[in-house]
Amino acid sequence: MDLSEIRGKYTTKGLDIPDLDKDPVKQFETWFQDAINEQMPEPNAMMLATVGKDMMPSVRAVLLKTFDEKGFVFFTNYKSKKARQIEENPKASSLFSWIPMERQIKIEGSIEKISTADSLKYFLSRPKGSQIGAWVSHQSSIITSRSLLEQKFDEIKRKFVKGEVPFPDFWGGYIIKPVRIEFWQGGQDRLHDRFLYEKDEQGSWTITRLAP
Ligand SMILES: Cc1cc2nc3c(=O)[nH]c(=O)nc-3n(C[C@H](O)[C@H](O)[C@H](O)COP(=O)(O)O)c2cc1C
Repeated sequence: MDLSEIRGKYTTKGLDIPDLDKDPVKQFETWFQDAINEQMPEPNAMMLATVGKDMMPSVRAVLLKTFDEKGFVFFTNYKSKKARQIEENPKASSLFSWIPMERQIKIEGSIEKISTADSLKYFLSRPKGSQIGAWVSHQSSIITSRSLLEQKFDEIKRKFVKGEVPFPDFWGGYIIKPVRIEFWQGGQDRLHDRFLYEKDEQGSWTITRLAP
C-alpha cells in the first residue's frame, strides 16, 4: 500500500507569541474549549506515553478528567502496564491530537498518584456500570476470552446489586505535573507554528517558537 500521496493541507492562519496566553494552562483551556465548540470526538482523549525500566516506550489513550495549575489528571488501574511503567519511571508525555482543527498539544512532565480521597471522590461520581467495570478488569493482564470478562461483570453486578460498589484500592488517578507544554498549529506549505512553554526553576513559564 503506497501512502506517499496522503497529505493533508493545513490552512490555518499564522499564530504568534502575542496571540498566546502567558500561562500555558489558560492557553490549554482556550484550545480545549475550541475543541469542544468544534465538536471534536472525545476531545479529552489524550495519548499517554510512558517508559519503564526496559526503556521500551508504550503509548495508549486515556481520558483527561480535570486540569488546573497543578496538572492534568486521568484515572486508571494501578496494576496496569502503564502503572508499572510509571512506578519504574515517573515521567510521562501526553498528546492531544485535534487533527481536523490542525492542532496538537504535547504535555511532558513528572507523574504521580493523586490522593486516595480525590480518587474516591471521582469514583463515587461514576455511573454504577463503570464502577463495576473497575472491579472486573485486571487491566493489561492476559485473558482467554471475552465471555470470562462478561461472567465476571455479571458476578460482580449480582454481588453489589444492593448498596454501593466499594472503592477498589487498585484504581485511581494520576496527575501529570507539566514542565513543558507545546502548542502546534498547522500552516500552509508546512510552515506550522510551534510554541514551547517551559517551566524554570522558579516555576515561571517561558515561551519560545520552535521550527516546524
Ligand atoms: C478513547 C479512549 C479512552 C480511554 N480512556 C482510558 C482511561 O481513561 N483510563 C484507562 O485506564 N484506559 C483508557 N483507555 C484504554 C487504554 O487506551 C488502554 O487500553 C488501557 O488503559 C491499558 O493500557 P496499558 O496496558 O498500557 O496500561 C481508553 C481507550 C480509548 C480508545
